[in-house]
Amino acid sequence: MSTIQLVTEANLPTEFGLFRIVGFEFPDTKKEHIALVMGDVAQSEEPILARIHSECLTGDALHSLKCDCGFQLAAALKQISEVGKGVLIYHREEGRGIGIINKIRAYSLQDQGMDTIEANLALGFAADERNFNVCADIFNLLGVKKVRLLTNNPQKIETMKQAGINVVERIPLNVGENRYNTEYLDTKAKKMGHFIIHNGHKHLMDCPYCQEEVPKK
Ligand SMILES: Nc1nc2c(ncn2[C@@H]2O[C@H](COP(=O)(O)OP(=O)(O)OP(=O)(O)O)[C@@H](O)[C@H]2O)c(=O)[nH]1
Repeated sequence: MSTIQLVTEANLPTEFGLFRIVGFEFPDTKKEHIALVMGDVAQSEEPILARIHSECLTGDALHSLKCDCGFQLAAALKQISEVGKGVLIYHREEGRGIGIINKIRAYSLQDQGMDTIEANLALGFAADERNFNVCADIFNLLGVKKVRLLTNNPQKIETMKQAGINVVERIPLNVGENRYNTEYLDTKAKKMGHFIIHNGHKHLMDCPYCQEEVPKK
């Protein structure tokens, strides 16, 4: 398999500030990934604030409350803009790598009582089908060698370290808990070893989106 290449970039003004959007592609499979970059991050002596964010169409764009993804995306971009420098890799691995249609199938099984892991397994997938190695290649293409990684997922840190990216710090990203995703976050903490501060049904104070009561089902 070929290695991913940086193919194009442009300015991207966002509600969080002005980013560069950088496009990456595998020459053979045409599989695409994106990074949002703020400031001069290449060959920096200082560690770069960074987030690897796997695609979640429902959370990132459709305002779903079933997960914490959209809240994490917004919080990460906000933190990068506050520092004025950083990288968000938008890792195009929808549904932990099973794709949007299979994620809907998994949601349907979750409607019937399965948790997020059981649903993946029932569909014949691993609990997590993602490969984070491509994110290390993207950091390398951007000249980023040392990061402060915004994540609760130990696997992302492990893969970066093994691929030679120096993760000098993990910055927790506990935002967006609500009554619809409490069980999902609980399952990730218990079954996938994620570092999640489990707050029961209490909304986290640092989440600008969770101050208001979510309507009952
Ligand atoms: N299969 C499946 N995927 C889900 C479900 N809910 C969310 N996802 C996907 O889970 C992934 C979450 O991505 P991230 O937020 O980057 O990763 P994470 O493993 O939670 O790690 P951190 O957020 O960094 O702590 C995305 O690809 C979502 O589309 C679900 O119930 N089933």
